[in-house]
Amino acid sequence: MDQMEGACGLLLNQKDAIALDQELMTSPGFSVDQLMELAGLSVACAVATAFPREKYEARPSVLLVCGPGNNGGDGLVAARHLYHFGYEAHVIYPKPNVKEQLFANLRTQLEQLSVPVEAALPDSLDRYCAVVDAIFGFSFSGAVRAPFDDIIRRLSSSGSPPVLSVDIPSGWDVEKGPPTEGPALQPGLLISLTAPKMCAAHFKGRHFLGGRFVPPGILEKYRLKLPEYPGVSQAPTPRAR
Ligand SMILES: NC(=O)C1=CN([C@@H]2O[C@H](COP(=O)(O)OP(=O)(O)OC[C@H]3O[C@@H](n4cnc5c(N)ncnc54)[C@H](O)[C@@H]3O)[C@@H](O)[C@H]2O)[C@@H](O)CC1
Ligand SMILES: [K+]
Repeated sequence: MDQMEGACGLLLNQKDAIALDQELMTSPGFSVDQLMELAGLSVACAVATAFPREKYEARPSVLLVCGPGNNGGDGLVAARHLYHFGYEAHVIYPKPNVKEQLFANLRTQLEQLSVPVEAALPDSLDRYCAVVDAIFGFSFSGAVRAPFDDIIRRLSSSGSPPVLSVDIPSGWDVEKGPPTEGPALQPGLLISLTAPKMCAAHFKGRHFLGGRFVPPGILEKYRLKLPEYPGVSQAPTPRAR
């Protein structure tokens, strides 16, 4: 597929998104833990920007739906930061990664904050000010398999609270965008991590950029023109520079 130009330079195709991720771990030598921590922090900052704590009388509740891969890991990290930002975080994690110590650690960190981590969506989503969709990221392909098909159907219904998708709206093709068959998630908010992927061209809501860790050499190589991050922001709105 042809590459496309966006506000941040070239929109990444799936192959380049995966290659860039690998390159961050080999060339500057970032560990997955480091990248995931900064990605999850930027997700929590986007939530706090879009749903400011002070707008709510009681502690606002955020539901974080986490998938089986690293996109889900970003959600687990975001839940911890949201707790520290004064939100009530509630995690749904139907297919936990039980092989890697990183994920066991993230779960222990949530347990120690008494952040609930459960397997199934609650019957009602009414109490949440927002849902974080951390189900699938740039490695998603094909048709959504159970149990995430039903979850995405619920989050796509009109009764769902506003959804903020992490990196890719779950169920969307990383390059072509929303699925042509079955329920299509239409998040009101999207945070692209590192840089927007091609599917972001189909997104019409409020857009954030996160993952403030890309060195200039990698920006040049992938022809990215990321905005100057203002001040200490971890989740600005992308604009061309
Ligand atoms: N450099 C970066 O850009 C960074 C990326 N991170 C995150 O890592 C994500 C990519 O993580 P991963 O490569 O682990 O992959 P994903 O989290 O995108 O998903 C992979 C998982 O989804 C499952 N899956 C794929 N297609 C499916 C389908 N049709 N139905 C059901 N299950 C399906 C796979 O079996 C696998 O378990 C990014 O999108 C981003 O959120 C961050 O953690 C760190 C920094
Ligand atoms: K997602």
